[in-house]
Amino acid sequence: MPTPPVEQPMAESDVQTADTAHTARSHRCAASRTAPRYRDIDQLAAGDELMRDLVERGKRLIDRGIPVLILGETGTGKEYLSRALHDYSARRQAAWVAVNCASIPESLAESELFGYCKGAFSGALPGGMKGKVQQADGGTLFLDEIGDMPFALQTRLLRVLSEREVIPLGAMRPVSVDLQLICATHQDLKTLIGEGRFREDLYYRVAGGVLRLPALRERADRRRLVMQMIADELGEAADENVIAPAALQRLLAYPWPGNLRQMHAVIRYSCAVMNGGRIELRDLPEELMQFQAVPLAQVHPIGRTAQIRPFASRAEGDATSVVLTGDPYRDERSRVIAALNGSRWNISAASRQLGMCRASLYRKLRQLDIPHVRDQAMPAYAVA
Ligand SMILES: Nc1ncnc2c1ncn2[C@@H]1O[C@H](COP(=O)(O)OP(=O)(O)OP(=O)(O)O)[C@@H](O)[C@H]1O
Repeated sequence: MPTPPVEQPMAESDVQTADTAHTARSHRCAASRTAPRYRDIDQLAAGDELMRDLVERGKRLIDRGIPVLILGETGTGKEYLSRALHDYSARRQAAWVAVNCASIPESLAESELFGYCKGAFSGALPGGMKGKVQQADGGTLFLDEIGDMPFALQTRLLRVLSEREVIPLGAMRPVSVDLQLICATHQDLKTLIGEGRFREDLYYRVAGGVLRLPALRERADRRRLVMQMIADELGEAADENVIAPAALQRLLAYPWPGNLRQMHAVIRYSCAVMNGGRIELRDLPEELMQFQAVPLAQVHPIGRTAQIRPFASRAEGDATSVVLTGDPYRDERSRVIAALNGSRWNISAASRQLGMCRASLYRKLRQLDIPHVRDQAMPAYAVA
C-alpha cells in the first residue's frame, strides 16, 4: 500500500501547469510593459547555426512523438524550448504540464504526479485528484530537473511510460494516458546512473532524443540576442544606436554564467535605468561593470569550468609555446589558442595554421569552450 502523502499545502511554484505558468507570466508582463516573445520555436534559434540544427532536430523528434531529453546549463532556455516544442507540436491544443522534480516534496510527489481517488487516504480531497500525468493526457508532460526525481518515483514513472497507463493512489484500475514526454536536466544523467541515483532503464525511456542546449558563451548570436532582448524590453524594433559601443562590447565579452536568464535580467535592468534613450556602460549592473577584461593571450587552459582568471603568461603571438599536459582536451585547447594568438585571432589565418577549414575551427572553438566573438579580430576577454 503506498504511503499516503502528508497533508501539507503544495507550494504554488512546486508544480506548474500551463495555466498557472501562463497566469504567473501574465502578472509579470502586466507589471512591466514588455513581454518576452520567445515562444515561437523558430525564434529560439536566433542566428546561431548550432541552435538552428538543434531546433530542427527537436521538431523532427516531436513530429514522431519521441521522448525528448533537453540538457543544458541553468538558464540556457530548457523550459522555453520545451514550451516552444509543445506549441509547435500537433498536441498544441492540449495542456503543457510542467513538474519541477527538484522541488516537489518527496511525500507529495506520488500523489501530485499520479493522483489519487476519493477516500484514498485521510485528508485527501473529497473528490480525489487528477495527477499531473493525467492532466497532461493528450498534451505534453514536462519533467524539469528529472535528475532529481526520487529513485522510488523513477520506478513508478518507468511503469507509466512503458505501460502508457497510470494507477492513481487507491484506484482499482489503471487509466490510460497518451502524452508527449519532454524532460530536462542540467545534471549528467550518465554520472547519476553510475552512482546508482538514476535508473538506466528510465534513462533510455526518457532520452529518445537528446537536445543539448549550448551555453550562452558558446553561441555565435549573442549580439542578435542582445538586440532582440532590448527590442522586447522597449516594445519596438531597436538598432545598435540604442546601445553605446562600449556597453555592447562588454555584453558580448561577458561570459554569462547564468546564461539567457542572466542576460535577460541584465537587459531588463539596463533598459529600466538608461537615460536619454541609449544604454551606456554605466547602465550595466555591477557584475558587468566590475568585469575585468583579460587579454586572450593570458588564457591558461584549466578545463571546462568557466572562470575568468587573469595571470601573467607567455607572450601574445607565440604560437609555439604550448606546454603539453598529457590531457588531450587541455592540450588541444592550448594548441588552438596558441594558433589564434599567433594569428591575432584571425580565423582564416589560424585555421590555415591548424590545417582545418574555417567552419571546423568555429566548431572546435565551441567544443573547446573557447569564447570568440565572430568577425571580431581580437576578443577582449577569455574564459579559462
Ligand atoms: N530564447 C530566449 N530569449 C530570451 N530570453 C530567454 C530565452 N530563453 C530563456 N530566456 C530567459 O531565461 C530564463 C530562463 O529560461 P528557462 O527557464 O527556459 O531556462 P532553463 O534552462 O530551464 O533554466 P533552469 O535550468 O534554471 O531551470 C527565462 O525566464 C527568460 O528570462
